[in-house]
Amino acid sequence: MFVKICGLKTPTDVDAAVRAGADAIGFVFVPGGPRSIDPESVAELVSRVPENVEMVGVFRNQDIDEVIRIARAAGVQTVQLHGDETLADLAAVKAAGFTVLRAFSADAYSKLEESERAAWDAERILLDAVEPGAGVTFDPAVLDGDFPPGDWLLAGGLRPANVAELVALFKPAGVDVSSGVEASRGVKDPELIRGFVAAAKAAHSN
Ligand SMILES: O=C(O)c1ccccc1N[C@@H]1O[C@H](COP(=O)(O)O)[C@@H](O)[C@H]1O
Repeated sequence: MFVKICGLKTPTDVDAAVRAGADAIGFVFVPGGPRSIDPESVAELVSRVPENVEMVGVFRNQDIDEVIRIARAAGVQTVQLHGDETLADLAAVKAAGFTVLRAFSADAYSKLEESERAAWDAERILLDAVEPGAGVTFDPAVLDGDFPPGDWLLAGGLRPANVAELVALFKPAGVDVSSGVEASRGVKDPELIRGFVAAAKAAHSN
């Protein structure tokens, strides 16, 4: 089970996620939120992250040239597009040398037109609730069993106590969490991070 811990802001957060065995860590470059961070601060955290841990920058409906500038300045390998970004945006981010993680609300994913769906399905997909980072799960009925074909990630309201149950239900290849490992909104709790990674790694999706 691939595990991403998102919304990290401090050296303590990064150390906790790495020590817990996270496969990826996320930094929110969407301005104005409780987890927002600037690229310069992330660049200072890079030396704490082993090479085998993927660093992901999270963006939502931002100018794509600015996305690429921020991702470069921060030193992340992967760009998570968490809004209404287009296939042209995808092409620009990939041409700049970044891996892409494409996040959709489950509802938006279920309503994609066939040709667009086929194009996005070739990418790594993350399915989330409608409001990202709100700690809310989504109703599996929205998808009607129609999950992405590849190694997709599940997000939205995951916590140490429910991740095993939700992995068994949705059968994703990986999970992504933010709110569920926080002591208060925007403040990570190392013990919850440890518990989440352990529970996710022990969960079975088949
Ligand atoms: O976490 C945020 O603040 C955020 C802001 C804007 C876009 C995405 C954001 N986070 C993503 O939301 C889910 C986690 O949600 P939850 O809090 O665990 O329910 C995850 O994909 C984050 O990358």
